[in-house]
Amino acid sequence: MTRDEDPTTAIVRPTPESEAELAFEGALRPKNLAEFVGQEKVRAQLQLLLDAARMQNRTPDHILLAGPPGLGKTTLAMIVAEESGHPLRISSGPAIQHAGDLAAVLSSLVPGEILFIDEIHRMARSAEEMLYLAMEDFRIDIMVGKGAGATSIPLDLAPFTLIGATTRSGLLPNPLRDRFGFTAHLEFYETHELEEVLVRASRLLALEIASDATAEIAGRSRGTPRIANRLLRRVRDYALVHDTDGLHAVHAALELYDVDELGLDRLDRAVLSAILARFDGGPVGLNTLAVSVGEESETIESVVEPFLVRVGLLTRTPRGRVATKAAWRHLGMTQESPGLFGDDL
Ligand SMILES: Nc1ncnc2c1ncn2[C@@H]1O[C@H](COP(=O)(O)OP(=O)(O)OP(=O)(O)O)[C@@H](O)[C@H]1O
Repeated sequence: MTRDEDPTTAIVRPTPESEAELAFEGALRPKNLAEFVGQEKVRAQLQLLLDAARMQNRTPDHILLAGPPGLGKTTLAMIVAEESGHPLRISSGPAIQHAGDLAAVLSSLVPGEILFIDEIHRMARSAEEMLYLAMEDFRIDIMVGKGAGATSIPLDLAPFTLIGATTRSGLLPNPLRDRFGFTAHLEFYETHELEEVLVRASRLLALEIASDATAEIAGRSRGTPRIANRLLRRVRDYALVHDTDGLHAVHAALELYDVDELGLDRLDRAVLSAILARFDGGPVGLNTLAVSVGEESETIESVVEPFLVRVGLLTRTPRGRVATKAAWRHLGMTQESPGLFGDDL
């Protein structure tokens, strides 16, 4: 089963699926650093970087935002643009498949513009190389012609700030990583921070929601604001359709969408279940695991694993992924009866 075929996974997974979801996300995005909940250290670091640039009347240093999806990378890029008073240009690694694609974007930037490249680790290698010079000297060399007659024409760029976002900073080549003046590693949010996100979202959506219900949603949101907001929306739908509210609506809605008490969804459980039932708890290699649950390795590595590791259900070892004792307990399986839920996959 792939992510696209699974409507319930699509709902709680952090990829925007529809116009409505995007509009919903946009409406809830914090507009400045003061509204941005949690990530205190990163906020303070960004504030300093912005203040220093303002005082010296120059563009802020290039910024790399690393971390799992839905933790606020795009939001932070928008905030940096807002707070520095410069326009924001949004692009993404997969859209930059040739150096020419990047040259077109870079050469049209206005002075001070913030260029946000999401999934920067997926940019073409030739574009990456062009970016080195652009980041360092605000200059690119454009190749004209081919073979022996090829010449390179230097082109000066307007000073800009690059904000790169990546779920896999390990895939970035060192020369690129080194050219960012500041790298922020976004961490999963604590439950009380997600409660704050939800209280803010309820206020913006004019929803009345009891604090025990907010706490329950927060505890099941995989440490991720985007998921918290989406679950809030599902609970609101449930409460509306079934004319109910409070904790009852939360429990019923989350059960309907297969979100368990730790916040794991069907894909998380499928991955764990595969490791336990098919590989006796591991170790198992990433690719083998991905094939056995019918998912992309990249999704397993950048979306599923970080949270399973964080809640202590999975460890990564040099020999592969290993489920912890807590994972056996969470899925109600024992090593003596590994096949018990094997057919659930
Ligand atoms: N710190 C925060 N405080 C309040 N809301 C937040 C915070 N971080 C994220 N959000 C909410 O979560 C949603 C997702 O955030 P965002 O799109 O910035 O994540 P992302 O890290 O860029 O994800 P992806 O890597 O998938 O693009 C936003 O709509 C925003 O409303």
